[in-house]
Amino acid sequence: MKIAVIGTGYVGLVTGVALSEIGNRVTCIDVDPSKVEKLSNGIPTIYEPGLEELIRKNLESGNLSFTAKHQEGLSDAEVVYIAVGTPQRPDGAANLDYVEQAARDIAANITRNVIVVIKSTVPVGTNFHIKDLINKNTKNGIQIKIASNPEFLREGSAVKDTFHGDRIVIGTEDEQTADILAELNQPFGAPIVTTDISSAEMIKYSSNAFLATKISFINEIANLCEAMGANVEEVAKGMGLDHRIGPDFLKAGIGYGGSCFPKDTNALVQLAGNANHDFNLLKSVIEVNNHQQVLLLNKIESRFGSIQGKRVAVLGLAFKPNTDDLRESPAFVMIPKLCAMGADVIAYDPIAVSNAKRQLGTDIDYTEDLHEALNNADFAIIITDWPSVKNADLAIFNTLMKEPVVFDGRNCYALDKVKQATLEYYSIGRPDQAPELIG
Ligand SMILES: NC(=O)C1=CN([C@@H]2O[C@H](COP(=O)(O)OP(=O)(O)OC[C@H]3O[C@@H](n4cnc5c(N)ncnc54)[C@H](O)[C@@H]3O)[C@@H](O)[C@H]2O)C=CC1
Ligand SMILES: O=C(O)[C@H]1O[C@H](OP(=O)(O)OP(=O)(O)OC[C@H]2O[C@@H](n3ccc(=O)[nH]c3=O)[C@H](O)[C@@H]2O)[C@H](O)[C@@H](O)[C@@H]1O
Repeated sequence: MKIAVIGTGYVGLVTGVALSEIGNRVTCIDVDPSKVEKLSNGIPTIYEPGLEELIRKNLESGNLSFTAKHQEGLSDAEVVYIAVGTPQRPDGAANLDYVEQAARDIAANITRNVIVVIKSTVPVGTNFHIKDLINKNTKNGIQIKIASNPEFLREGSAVKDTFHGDRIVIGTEDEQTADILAELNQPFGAPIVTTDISSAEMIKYSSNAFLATKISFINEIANLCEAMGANVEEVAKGMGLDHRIGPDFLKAGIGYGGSCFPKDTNALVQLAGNANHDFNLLKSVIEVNNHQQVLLLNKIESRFGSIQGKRVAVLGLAFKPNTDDLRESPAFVMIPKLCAMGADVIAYDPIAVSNAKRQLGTDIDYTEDLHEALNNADFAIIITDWPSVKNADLAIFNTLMKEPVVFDGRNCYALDKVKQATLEYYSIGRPDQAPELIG
């Protein structure tokens, strides 16, 4: 099929590349000409394992192209995907400005009755609104069909998730559109759930809200474990073996970040409020997460009192490993607070440093070298469980730092290893290895 994808961010780029890989002719459109130029030359604009090879392969075969001109991609498309951002407004609601602009771009440039598929995460009712917006603005009486096809990929494993997903959700108003999209998606091999449009929109928010709930739940249990002398890792293992609970998303830590859980949980609370429903459970999930992100600061304050002038190695800037995405990363909550407390911060990340410099400025030091970060530091804080940090020889904390004091927001190390390495170690929901406990 001839497909146009509007937006080449994490979702649009991976979607467009994957649709070209399964044999469609795909034009990816982005308003940012610098992204288009890079992508047209086979250079990925995001860090995503496996993506570069697929971009290059499909550019070469002619199945994939990139453009900054909407008309080029839209004039002969049969199916058009909208995959632009839906960031959070100050009141928590989803900002639909980009989706509405994409709708106007579609209306101005299509030349036939296309199917418009909304992949962006949008509040219930948005698909109908966008359909009306397009149909009111098309030329020559063209009328589109609309479909909701929410995306469930995770950053850092986006390609794998696309080709080995758990399900594909397709919400439509009619069977014929559902059949066309089911056939288009069939090569991805995942079970296809066809449903009405509002339910499809709701499945996306409910899935993210549920996963965020699991994380906040285990973080609350972790905090209880600390108070009661239990170990949250053992508790999560024991819980997760029950197939009704499952082992995933039970990793306690510094709280969830990223471009979606924070904004989508807030958007669902707003959406519920609009329907006069007070979503208390989800409000608590958000509150627990906000608290979790600064929990380590309390531990740091009780250990040191003042940290004025202390050299702090912040290990990890990305909101999770294998991505250079910094959106809503706990690092961005912690670093300004550490600076306000007078600490001298050096931040380590293997791939996100240049992105971080643009956002955090140059008041702190940055490095892509773990050893340089630890060198002469008074204490270290682990924010992201990068393999380089997780698999590090624990001796480096002793050999490089002034004192081997580590606050671990990701529970990276087994407690017996920590003991062997004689670290002063504070983690989440586990019996801390304070000095008196160290052999
Ligand atoms: N990032 C993720 O892992 C996931 C994101 N989502 C959802 O997918 C949507 C997109 O998210 P991301 O890919 O992260 O966004 P992003 O912000 O990385 O990318 C959006 C892209 O759209 C482009 N754009 C904006 N308006 C445009 C227009 N009118 N025409 C052409 N290009 C335009 C921007 O220049 C940008 O490159 C959001 O609704 C998000 O909630 C869903 C699942 C996973
Ligand atoms: O809508 C979206 O954007 C996407 O949001 C998440 O994907 P993503 O944000 O890429 O990353 P996750 O792997 O889900 O992690 C999110 C955050 O939760 C944290 N997390 C995750 C799992 C866990 O057990 N504990 C935990 O603290 C991670 O460190 C990270 O900060 C969902 O997993 C995807 O299904 C969804 O498509």
